[in-house]
Amino acid sequence: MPSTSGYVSLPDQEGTVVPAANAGSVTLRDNGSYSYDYKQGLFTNKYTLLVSLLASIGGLSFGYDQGVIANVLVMPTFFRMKAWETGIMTAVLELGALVGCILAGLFADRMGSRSRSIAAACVAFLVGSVIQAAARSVTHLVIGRGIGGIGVGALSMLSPLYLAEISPPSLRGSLMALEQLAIVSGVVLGFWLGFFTRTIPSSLSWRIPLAVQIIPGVILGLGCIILPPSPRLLVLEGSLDEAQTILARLRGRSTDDPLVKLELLEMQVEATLIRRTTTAESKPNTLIQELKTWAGLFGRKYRRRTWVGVLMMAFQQWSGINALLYYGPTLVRSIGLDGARVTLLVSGGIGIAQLVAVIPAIMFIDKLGRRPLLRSGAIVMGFSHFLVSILISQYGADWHDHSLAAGLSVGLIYVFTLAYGASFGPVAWVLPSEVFPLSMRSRGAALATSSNWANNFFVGLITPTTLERSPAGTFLLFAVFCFVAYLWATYAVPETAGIGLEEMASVFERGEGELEREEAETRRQIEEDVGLWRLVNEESRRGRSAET
Ligand SMILES: O[C@H]1[C@H](O)[C@@H](O)[C@H](O)[C@@H](O)[C@H]1O
Repeated sequence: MPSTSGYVSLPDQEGTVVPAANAGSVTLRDNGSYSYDYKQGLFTNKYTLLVSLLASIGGLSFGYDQGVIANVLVMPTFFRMKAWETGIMTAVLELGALVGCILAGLFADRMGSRSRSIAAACVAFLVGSVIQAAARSVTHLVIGRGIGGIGVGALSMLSPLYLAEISPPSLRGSLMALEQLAIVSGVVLGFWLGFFTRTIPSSLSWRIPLAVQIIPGVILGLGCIILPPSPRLLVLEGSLDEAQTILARLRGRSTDDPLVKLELLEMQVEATLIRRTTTAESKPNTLIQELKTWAGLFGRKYRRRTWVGVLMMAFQQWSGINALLYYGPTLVRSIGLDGARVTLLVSGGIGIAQLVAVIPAIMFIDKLGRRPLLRSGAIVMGFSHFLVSILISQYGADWHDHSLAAGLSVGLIYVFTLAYGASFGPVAWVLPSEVFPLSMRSRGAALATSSNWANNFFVGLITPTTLERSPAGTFLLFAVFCFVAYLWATYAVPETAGIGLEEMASVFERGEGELEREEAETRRQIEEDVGLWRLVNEESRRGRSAET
């Protein structure tokens, strides 16, 4: 078992690395733990990359909905709406999404296969999209966005969950960060399509961009037919042979590849552990049992993971990213710049900056780890906000005489966005779904994702007011959140890069309590029983003799 004491990141831990039979390696450490690496790059295994890209389309729908609305709302052909109606239009999607991800958490395990849940979410998304594109009144739109939001929210939880379950440990961060790539691609597509159609002199100007989202929804919905089932769920159901075939395919290896066998054995250990220890936990039948299971997320055993997930999403939102996206133009006007070009530069540009920044994150999230990204990101984000706040308080009264300071402020907003786009943006879609064990994963991920939507909603609610009262104060508020996020990432978040999903307990539980010791003991026993250690030892012997 790869063990990390406290918050030491795994990649630092030296061990004896022996080559595996086909390719890749097994690392054995002095403390008796092991890890393995398929040594595959993101592009080596085209099948897994393709499947991941397909699954991440769920994120595209999310970003698109957020990006498209900014332009649609100001189109002259669009419904004349009162301020509160505009507010409802934005909020209803977030509230729908909040409901959607909780529903997905309730039903994901019950529906048996992940692709079935994803397909159901696509149906809600498509129904909502059709209602929006065909809307004859504001009420239709609100209903459409509410129903679509349920699909968007469910997908925002299901796609990362599925990605976590099909990825090899050493590439999991990169593959899961594709979710953020999809989200921000959606933001950019939604924004710019609306920008180009806005001059069409009929309602097509807004119906077209609202209808276009049907395309990715249909692709993902139909794509569910070819999405391979999660090997982890198959193991839990007892379909070992199918799980082995699917896993081998996902890893681009044969079914008798030792690393494939090892990974499968880890899944078996987890499944056996679930069966032995928590029958009611994995399949609660009554409402009381269901509630107990959710409450279990805050019990001694899982609460550290739960807080990591929930706070990860909360800090992502309180970094202020959506305040920049939704209220970008107002914000920029408040720092003395005006005009249509500026609006574009900010709203359209922020999406593009996020898109650019996610690329290095995808490349390095597994090599550098999640924590370094979060910590460095938080510092840069915090200082950018802080400096903007100072500039506003110094020169805010008279920007026209201080155009340099105004330009600098816009530059700093971009610095913030780039730092966010390479850190809290993508990592928030990675950590929450990878930290939980299979028995709690869907509910834990649902809770964390609901924290994303709830906080998104609250930031949206308070920002117009705080901006009106004090733009400098608004930036300062977000700066404070970024600095607190730095402390949190430093002291409360363990490194999860490269660690198998079944091994997360070793990072989160310190093995102190009686219960933890007992469970570690049981786990070890099951590992022996299924032959996991025999395989590890055989591999290391074979690897060593091959080397000499
Ligand atoms: O990761 C995403 C992304 O950064 C989006 O641009 C933002 O609107 C979302 O709220 C966030 O969760």
